[in-house]
Amino acid sequence: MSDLPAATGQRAMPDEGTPVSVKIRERLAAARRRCHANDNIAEFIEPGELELLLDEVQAKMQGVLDSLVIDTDGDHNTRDTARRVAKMYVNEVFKGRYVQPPPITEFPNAERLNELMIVGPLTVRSACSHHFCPVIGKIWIGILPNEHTNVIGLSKYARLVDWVMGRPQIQEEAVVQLADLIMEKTQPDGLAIVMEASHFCMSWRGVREMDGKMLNSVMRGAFLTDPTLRREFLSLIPSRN
Ligand SMILES: Nc1nc2c(ncn2[C@@H]2O[C@H](COP(=O)(O)OP(=O)(O)OP(=O)(O)O)[C@@H](O)[C@H]2O)c(=O)[nH]1
Repeated sequence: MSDLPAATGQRAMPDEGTPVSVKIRERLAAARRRCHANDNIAEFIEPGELELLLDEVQAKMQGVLDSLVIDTDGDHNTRDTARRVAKMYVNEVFKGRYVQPPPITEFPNAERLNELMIVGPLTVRSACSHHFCPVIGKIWIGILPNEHTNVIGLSKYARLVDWVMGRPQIQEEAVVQLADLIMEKTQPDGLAIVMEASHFCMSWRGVREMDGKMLNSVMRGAFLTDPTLRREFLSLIPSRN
């Protein structure tokens, strides 16, 4: 029997057989857009393609397991590992690369609030771009609104953190991405972010230092120019221990 689609009238698509990742890369290149590990590429993924991407990652992951000389046919524990890992990357831990930003409900600042507001600690779950090891920590966000600042729901800060951190990141760039996003959404007079995290690439492997954490911050607007405001924010963050 012929393998060709005969009576159905189907014609082979010109890009049939092209891996979906290649198609997505071509769109990104045509739009001159980056696809670094910590970039969101959702607008270049067409409906249904995420499932195909998952299949593609599964096949490549199976190759990794084969090269690690793991008998995934004989070993009941690793039989479905390639699929599990693909799902974990695409649908869970790196989801922030592949999905649109969370919808953010914005309210006008009717009461013209202009006092410092702090949200935190919010949980950070990410992974480092270098080894794809977990990065687990906390984040505090300080906002100095003005009369034009949009008020966004408290839970939305956690959703934005989740979206940005759900990508392979380095901590220095992650806080800047988050700051840019919150500035864009709320247009405050000032924004301060402090992040503290444990990097498993430093504890589970490598130097195997269990207690070392990374602490960093980004200050924008009034937090940069007003040391009193900056001190107030830092003093209001509860003891990190
Ligand atoms: N600046 C910065 N470095 C990070 C972050 N996460 C992980 N790293 C570091 O990135 C570095 C990667 O360095 P490489 O020398 O290429 O990797 P490696 O040979 O596996 O290094 P070791 O981890 O020292 O074994 C390591 O020193 C990590 O500790 C981060 O968020 N920011």
